[in-house]
Amino acid sequence: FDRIARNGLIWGPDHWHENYPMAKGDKQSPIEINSKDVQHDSSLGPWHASYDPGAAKTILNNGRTCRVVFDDTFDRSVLRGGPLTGAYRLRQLHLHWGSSDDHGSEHVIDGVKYAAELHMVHWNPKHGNFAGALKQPDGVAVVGIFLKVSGKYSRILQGIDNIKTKGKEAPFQHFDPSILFPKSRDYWTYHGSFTTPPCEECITWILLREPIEVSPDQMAKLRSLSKNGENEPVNPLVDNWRPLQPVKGRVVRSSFK
Ligand SMILES: N/C(=N\S(N)(=O)=O)N1CCCC1
Ligand SMILES: [Zn+2]
Repeated sequence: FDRIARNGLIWGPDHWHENYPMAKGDKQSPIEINSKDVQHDSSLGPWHASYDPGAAKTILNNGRTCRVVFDDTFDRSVLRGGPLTGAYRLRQLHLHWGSSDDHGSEHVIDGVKYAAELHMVHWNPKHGNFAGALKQPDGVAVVGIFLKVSGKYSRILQGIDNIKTKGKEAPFQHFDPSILFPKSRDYWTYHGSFTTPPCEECITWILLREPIEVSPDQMAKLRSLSKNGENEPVNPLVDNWRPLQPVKGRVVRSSFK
């Protein structure tokens, strides 16, 4: 993240707590997952996503990430099962990535940093609306998918070409985000926070063990996005990941042995 004041992100991540006290809480994200400390929980069932491709609306460069938003005015695209109780509505997905393939993910697995990490943000409608869900420990569920770079092509996000600069938005319809899921449904889960201010501790994280593969040109497209608007100098949108946060005694559970 930028060292200068930008879009309300005052200074770097180490300063966020000065304006957003939750950023120094005991349940912050991301964290490193160390397999030796993970506890397999046989009661963790499979998670299920039933997404309606018609719910996809637009793709946007907000200067901090590339985001696809979905219609979440009713239970149209939902995630259920796994560690969750009830159906959580898909609201948006976005990514975090690095300036080179050897880093970029927010969560780190046994010391491994992936080139990027995709987040699918869902919220619990029992709390009325998204703003209300942010105030609840079971308010939000984020599925995290790691991206590794390989020759193999996977269409992660067509349409990135139309949102080169901050503020650019383009239609993004008839898109079923479940095409992004890897084969295996294995996951880790723990309780944490948003990785951007105000860093509310309302998230049940569901991190998929198997990364998906993207091609070098897909990564180049992501790295060609600019943090700045179209009439400003190009400022490459890269390294929009938050550094690791203390685990503070939390236990990460796995659905697999
Ligand atoms: N930080 C966030 N998601 S994340 N990186 O924690 O999944 N968000 C901020 C507003 C909505 C999503
Ligand atoms: Zn994110």
